[in-house]
Order: sequence, then C-alpha cells, then structure tokens
Amino acid sequence: MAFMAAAATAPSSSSSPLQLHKHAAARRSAPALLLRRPRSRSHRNQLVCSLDATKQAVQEERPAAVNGVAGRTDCYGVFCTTYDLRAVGARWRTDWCKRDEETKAWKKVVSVAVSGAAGMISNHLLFKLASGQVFGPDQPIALKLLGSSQRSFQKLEGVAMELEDSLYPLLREVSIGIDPYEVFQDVEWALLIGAKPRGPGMERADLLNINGQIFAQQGKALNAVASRNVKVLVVGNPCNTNALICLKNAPEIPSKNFHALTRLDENRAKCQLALKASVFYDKISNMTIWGNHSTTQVPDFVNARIDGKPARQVIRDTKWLHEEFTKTVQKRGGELIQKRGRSSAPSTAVSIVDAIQSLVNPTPEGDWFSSGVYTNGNPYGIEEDIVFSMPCRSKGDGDYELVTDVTIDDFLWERIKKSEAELLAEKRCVGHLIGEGEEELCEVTEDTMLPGEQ
Ligand SMILES: NC(=O)C1=CN([C@@H]2O[C@H](COP(=O)(O)OP(=O)(O)OC[C@H]3O[C@@H](n4cnc5c(N)ncnc54)[C@H](OP(=O)(O)O)[C@@H]3O)[C@@H](O)[C@H]2O)C=CC1
Ligand SMILES: O=C([O-])CC(=O)C(=O)O
Repeated sequence: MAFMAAAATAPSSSSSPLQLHKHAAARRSAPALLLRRPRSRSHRNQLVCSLDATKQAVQEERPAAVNGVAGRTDCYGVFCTTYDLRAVGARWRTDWCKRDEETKAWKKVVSVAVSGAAGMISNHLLFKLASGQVFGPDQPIALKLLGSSQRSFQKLEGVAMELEDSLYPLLREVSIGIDPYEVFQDVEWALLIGAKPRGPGMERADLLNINGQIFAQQGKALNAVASRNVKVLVVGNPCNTNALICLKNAPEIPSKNFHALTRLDENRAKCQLALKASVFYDKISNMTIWGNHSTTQVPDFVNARIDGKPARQVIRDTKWLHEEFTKTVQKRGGELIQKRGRSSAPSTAVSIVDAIQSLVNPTPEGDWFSSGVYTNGNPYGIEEDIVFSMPCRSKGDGDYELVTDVTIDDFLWERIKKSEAELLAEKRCVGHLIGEGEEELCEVTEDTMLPGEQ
C-alpha cells in the first residue's frame, strides 16, 4: 500500500507535488529541520503552531518516500511529503496557523475504502468524496483505494495523482493497494464497486461465482480489520447477492450495516414519474424499489407521492404505471448501455452519494429511501436471509429502520415474490460462498438479469 497526502494546505512551490516530494527526500540526508505534513488538525496544531513543533517532527519522521510498489507500504507524493521549515519560511508557517483556525470546526477524519477505484464509477465518485460533497464541508476524509491486481496498481497510482492535483483541503490521506486486509484497516465506510463485468459466453452462474469470490474475500477482510461498525455499500453486480456473500463472510460486523445499491433505480423511477407528471424531481417522494437490482425489481408507484399526493391520484394512466413505468425503470440500465456503449457510471456515482447521504442525514419527515438490506425480521413477509431492497428511514447516524406504513397491493406483491424467487435462486448458486451448500444447486432463471443485460 502506498500513501499520498493532500496538497491543499501544502506550502506553495513551483514544483509539482511529486517533484516537491523528491526534493524533500533528497534533503533528508542533510541534518536539515524536516517536518512531515501532519494529518489531523490536532496533530497539525502540535507540529506547526507550538514551540516544540520541530523537535517532535524530527522524532516522528517516516522513512523516505518511494514511488508506490504493490505490496509495499511506502509512501510517495505530497501526502507524505516532508518539508524543510527553514526553507519554506515564516510566512508559510503563519498561513498554516491561520488555516488551522479556519478548520477548528472540522470533525475527526472519516476513513473510506473504495474498491474498483480505477473504474468508471469511481472516476466520478472519488472526486465527490474528496470535495466534501458527500460527508459535508467540515468532514475531512481519508480515501483507501483498492484494486484487484498488480496491473491495476498503476492505474490506482494515476487516480491518486489526480486526487493529489485536485488540491482538496478535506482530503487528508490517500492510500492505494491490492490487499483488502491492508486497505480495509479500520475503515468506517467500504464502498465495494470493483467487480468483473460479464464477458462473452459467460454463464450467469459463472458471474455469480467469480464476483462472489471477490465479495467473500472482501467480507473476510472487513471482518478481520475494518471498524466494528463499518458501513458497507455493495455496488458491484449482482449487488444484492454480492452483499449477502459479503455479510455472511463478516460475522463480526452487524448484518444491518450492509447495503446493496438500489438508489440508482430509485432515482430512475423518480425521474420517470416526474416526467410523466410534468413536475420537478424534488416533488417526487416515498419512492421504493423492492427486491433485486435486476430486471425483476419492483418500482413502487402505489406508495410513491407526487407533491405530497399519492402518485396514482396525479397520474391517472394506470396502464402506463403498470406497464411502461415499471418496465422502463427495470430496463433503464440496459437501454443506457445500448445508447452509450457502457454501463451507467456518473449517475451511479451520484446515486452512491445519495445513498450515503441518506444514512448520514436524517430522512425528511414522512419520506423514505430505498436500499438493499438484509431481511432479518422484516415486516412485509419477505423471505428472511437475503438482501432485498426495501423502504428505509434514518436518523442520520449511519443506521436505518424499515418503514412499516406502506401498502403492498396484489400488483406489487406478485412482482415482489418474483424478485424474491430470483434472489433465492441466486442464493442457491452461491451456497458454497456462504457456507450453505454446493454450487451444483445453482439454477438461474431467465429473469436473472442485471439492468444492463437484455
Ligand atoms: N448497483 C448499481 O446500481 C450499479 C452497479 N454497477 C456495477 O458496478 C460495477 C463497477 O462498474 P464500473 O465502475 O462501471 O466498472 P469498470 O469495469 O469501469 O471498473 C471496475 C473496476 O473494478 C476493478 N476490480 C475488479 N475486480 C476487483 C477486485 N477484486 N477488487 C477491487 N477492484 C476490482 C477493476 O480494475 P482491475 O481489475 O484492473 O483492478 C475496475 O477498475 C460493475 O459490477 C457494474 O455492473 C454499475 C452500475 C449501477
Ligand atoms: O448492468 C450493469 O452493469 C449496469 C447496472 O447495473 C445499471 O445500470 O443499473
């Protein structure tokens, strides 16, 4: 794993951050006064604004920065840059202390792991995370980027360099690696995006198996090294079953902390209702996606509201609701792939932001959001022990409760059961990954499709 540090409050220099680092490293052999860039506000206070700063800095100095090599925990780049205070001068010291004043209200750094960090979705998401858009403008962040192979390590370095060059003040640390046991150390959030796409000729069962292995391993790693209250959002497909595999392999982490992303589907459903009702998106509320993130998902127009009124009072076209709306949402991902040639990435990143924000902010009164969550005592009569998208509310503490005041009519129920059956079939395919039987029990149905597959 390699470390980098945010350039935002680094001293000004005509060198690039990487050059700056090399310069600092070159100076290291001289008995110069070196200061490693501190990572937290309180740490920075100690190092920069107190009289003992320089002494302590010299004691704390880490080994020379080295460009990252997979499997090594060396650091490079501006995140682990050492600074020569005498060279930088008094003016910079003053600025830093002033900045420290400005950041007094900052919270403790939140540590967020992202797998598939060199992929398309992460390409959008990481910059939203680093900017403060997700966790808030007073929330410094450490990003831990996970790739899958030696080959992807170089790509991760490129991603890290772009983060470095973005000068985000809240980005306190970036580390990259390919070993989940290293990358997930003490993380408070794990956004599991990395997964293999289904290749030509690959059976659905093969995809479940290949990606399932990834999520079994990552579940084990989270179980071993992550924060005991880590929140896990599984994006990589098939995300519901991957989330199930992940949580089953992490028995020491509450199952309730695991989510499969169905927020993109919720956003798509809101968009379609807004379009049909000719209202702005923010008028659509109480939108549930039931079930699997697949073409069997059930976008719920029965409980959805438009401008506070039941959707069916505003949209009188029942045929459209039953047929077109449902199918459009179910197949939106596939349609997009046909038009764009690749699966949705920016809108998925936005929906990941929405999903996190729904957990870290209180849900607006009377509203709810959808998430694929573990069915353990659910009030709807859905089979237990699967990951199923359902309506949730949060107090903003990272946790959620299921919403109980929903109506499930025959139309919804019939479709919910179909999605449930699909998830049960997927679960039978991954029995060997969750300690419940053999792969041979796998029988995938025609309906078992990702939104991107048609
Ligand atoms: N739930 C939802 O709503 C949606 C889910 N998705 C799913 O999200 C996933 C990612 O999509 P996208 O970013 O576009 O895909 P990309 O192919 O662009 O990126 C996937 C990334 O995952 C990495 N990866 C593969 N295996 C692992 C592993 N074991 N650990 C860490 N990283 C790994 C790959 O890099 P490398 O192999 O080089 O490490 C690659 O960088 C897909 O499964 C897609 O189907 C997409 C849209 C919506
Ligand atoms: O199938 C995919 O990879 C894309 C996907 O999940 C979606 O767009 O909803």
